[in-house]
Amino acid sequence: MTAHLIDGKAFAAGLGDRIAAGASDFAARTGRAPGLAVVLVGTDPASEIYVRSKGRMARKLGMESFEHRLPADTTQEELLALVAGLNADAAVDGILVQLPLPSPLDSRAVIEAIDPGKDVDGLHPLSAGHLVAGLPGLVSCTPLGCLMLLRETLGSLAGLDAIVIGRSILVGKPMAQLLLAENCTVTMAHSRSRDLPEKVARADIVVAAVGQAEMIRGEWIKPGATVIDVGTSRVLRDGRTLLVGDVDFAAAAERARAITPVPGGVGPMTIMSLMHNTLVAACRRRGLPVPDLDG
Ligand SMILES: NC(=O)C1=CN([C@@H]2O[C@H](COP(=O)(O)OP(=O)(O)OC[C@H]3O[C@@H](n4cnc5c(N)ncnc54)[C@H](OP(=O)(O)O)[C@@H]3O)[C@@H](O)[C@H]2O)C=CC1
Ligand SMILES: Nc1nc(=O)c2c([nH]1)NC[C@@H]1CN(c3ccc(C(=O)N[C@@H](CCC(=O)O)C(=O)O)cc3)C=[N+]21
Repeated sequence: MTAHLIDGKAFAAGLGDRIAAGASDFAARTGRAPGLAVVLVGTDPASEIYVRSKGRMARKLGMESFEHRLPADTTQEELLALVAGLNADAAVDGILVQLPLPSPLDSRAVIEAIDPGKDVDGLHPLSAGHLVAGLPGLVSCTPLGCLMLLRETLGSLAGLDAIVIGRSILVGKPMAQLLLAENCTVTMAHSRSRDLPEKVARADIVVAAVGQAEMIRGEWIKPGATVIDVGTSRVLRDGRTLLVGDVDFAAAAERARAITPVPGGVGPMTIMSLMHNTLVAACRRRGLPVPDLDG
C-alpha cells in the first residue's frame, strides 16, 4: 500500500473537541444545551445502531439528545404530529428522521414537514435549494464530512476534476454541489452512466456513494487521485460479516495518493457533521454568532 490513509475517526475526534467547546459556550449564554431530536420508526438493526451512536455522541459533546422510537405501524399522521411537536419545542434545535422509513410511510412528506431551521440532515428542499443557490443553510452530514476530509487532505480543491458516483438526495447530489462550490470540475455518475471506468480514470477526486460492495476497481483509479469511500455494505467473507466500501480498497490504495478506509473513514465524520449542524442550527436560531469550527 502506498496511499496515505485518511483517518476520519481521528479528524472527527478533533472536530468533536471544538464542537464541545462551542456547545458549552452556547449553554453558558442561553442557559440550556443545544438539543438534537432523533426519530426512529421501526426496528431496523442498522438504524438502531446509528441512532444510538448519534444520541451517545450528542451527550458526550454536552448536547441534549431526545430519542423518539416509534413502532413500525406508526401512521403518517402520528409521525407528522411528532414532527410538528418537535418544530414547536424550543429545546429542540435539530431534527433527524432516520431513513429509510418503513412502508407505507411517505418520507418526502415527513422531511418537508421539518422546520428548515432545524433540518440538521439538510434534506428539506429549502436546504437543498440554499446549497444550489450558494446561500447559508444546513448541508447534508455525509457530504459535509467528506468535504472536510478532502480540504484537510488536499487544501484547495480549485480546478481539480472530481467524480461523484451516486446521485441520492442524501449524499451524491449535495456532494457534487459542494465540490462545484470549491471550484472543482464535477462529473456525476449513476446507474445509467456509460463507461464508468473511463470516467473514474480522469478524476483527481473520486467520491463513491453507490452501496455496491467493492464495485469501483483499483485499476480504474488515476495514479495520485484522492478516494473518498462513502459506501457501507455488509458482506459475508470466510464465515464472518465484514463492513466494506464501494471501492476495492487494497487495489485502489496501490494507486491513490490518499484514501478513506471503511470503517473509520466517512462514517465517523457523518456523525460528527450532525453534531456540527446541530450546534450551527442552535446558534442561528438564537441569533448567536456561529463559532469557527475549522481546525
Ligand atoms: N458512511 C456513511 O456515513 C454513510 C454511508 N452511506 C452508504 O452509502 C451508500 C449510498 O447511500 P445512498 O446515497 O443513500 O444510496 P441510494 O441507494 O439512495 O443511491 C445509490 C446511488 O448509486 C447509484 N448506483 C447504483 N448502482 C450503480 C452502479 N452499478 N453504477 C453507478 N451508480 C450506481 C444509483 O443510481 P440511480 O440514481 O440511477 O439509481 C443511486 O444514485 C450506501 O452503501 C449507504 O449505506 C450512506 C449515508 C451515510
Ligand atoms: N436521515 C438519515 N440521515 C443519515 O445520515 C443516514 C440515514 N438517514 N440513514 C442511513 C445512513 C447511513 N449512515 C451512517 C452513519 C454512520 C456510519 C458509521 O459511523 N459507520 C462506521 C462503522 C459502523 C459499523 O461498524 O457499522 C464507520 O464507517 O466507521 C455509517 C452510516 C447515516 N445515514
